[in-house]
Amino acid sequence: MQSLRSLLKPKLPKLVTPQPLSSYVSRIRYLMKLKEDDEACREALKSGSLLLYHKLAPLLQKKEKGIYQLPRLRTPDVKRILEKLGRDKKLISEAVLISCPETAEPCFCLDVGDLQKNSMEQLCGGVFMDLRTAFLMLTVPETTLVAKGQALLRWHQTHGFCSATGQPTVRNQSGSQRVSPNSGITYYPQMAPVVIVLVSDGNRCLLGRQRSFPPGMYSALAGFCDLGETLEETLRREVAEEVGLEVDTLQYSASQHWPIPQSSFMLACHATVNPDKTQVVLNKAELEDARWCSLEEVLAALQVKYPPNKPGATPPGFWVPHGFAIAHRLIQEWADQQQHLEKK
Ligand SMILES: NC(=O)C1=CN([C@@H]2O[C@H](COP(=O)(O)OP(=O)(O)OC[C@H]3O[C@@H](n4cnc5c(N)ncnc54)[C@H](OP(=O)(O)O)[C@@H]3O)[C@@H](O)[C@H]2O)C=CC1
Ligand SMILES: [Mg+2]
Repeated sequence: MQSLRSLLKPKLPKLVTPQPLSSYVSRIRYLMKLKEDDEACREALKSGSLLLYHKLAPLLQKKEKGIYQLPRLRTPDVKRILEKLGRDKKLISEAVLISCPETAEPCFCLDVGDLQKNSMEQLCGGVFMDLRTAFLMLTVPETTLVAKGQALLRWHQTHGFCSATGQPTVRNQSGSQRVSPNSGITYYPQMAPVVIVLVSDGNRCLLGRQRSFPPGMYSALAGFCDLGETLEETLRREVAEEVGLEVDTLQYSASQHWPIPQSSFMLACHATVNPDKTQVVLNKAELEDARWCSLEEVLAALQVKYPPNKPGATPPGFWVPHGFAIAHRLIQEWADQQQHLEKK
């Protein structure tokens, strides 16, 4: 039974001291604010850093022989460059917010495709490079940033009109959305979901090659998700469509945004097929070839330097996509697992 004293004494709620937000949460909340608040975003742009692109080719700076970096020019520096070229500084306001990297100020991207490429390169002390070439020069965090910047710029360049009314759409300051004033439809940057899968029969893995791949390159199988499909359904359908096999089990591995040729959201999985039912029936419209590869062959392929040998030359055997592609990760994971099993 409760004492009279405890009944008379009102129970006060325990005071909870608010914990300071972690640096990650603070950064994410700040990014949210910049996306939603045009004025805050305009203010952030004044002192933020900019990745420059010329017709979607990112600007890279040479650090030393063969080593490049992604230069983050400050907004005032870019304004000065634009002034030198006699261009209106208002172009800066077309910059699109990419992210808030851990240690730095907000990072924006801007396409200066209307300006003379050579003059821009001279004034910025860098070169505009094709994105795939840039991927080979940069660190993984840099490739993620430069890919996102290009994807955002491409999306804005191709979504200037409302698909319902045909009227121009208007972007917010951060570039996180475009609105059609007439229809009221809001458009957001899009990615098409794609499943990429490395099929194994327990001892070997299946690699395929599309006609459009560079000579000698083989990769995991991939395919766009159809509307209404689950990841599992897409995976089973694509394997059946492309190589005529039925998947037994599947396991999710990782995901990646892939900007080429349009933004895809790559969902990477491992899958197994019955080792007694491995005969490939190739869909020639989709794949030029598919081959079952042993661990030794895969280890050799992973060693081939990218791009192999000289342009136009095909390396002996075959090779697999570079480490920046999620296909490489799947193939490496499979090889590691097989080596681990062999050691047991
Ligand atoms: N990061 C990585 O490691 C890898 C990334 N990828 C990427 O994955 C994507 C898909 O791979 P892929 O094997 O080509 O795909 P699919 O096997 O689905 O075949 C491609 C075909 O799908 C059609 N298509 C194009 N865009 C779409 C879309 N948004 N939705 C539905 N169908 C579409 C086109 O056919 P049609 O022209 O007849 O309409 C195209 O030729 C590619 O963009 C590729 O770059 C692929 C492998 C590795
Ligand atoms: Mg495919």
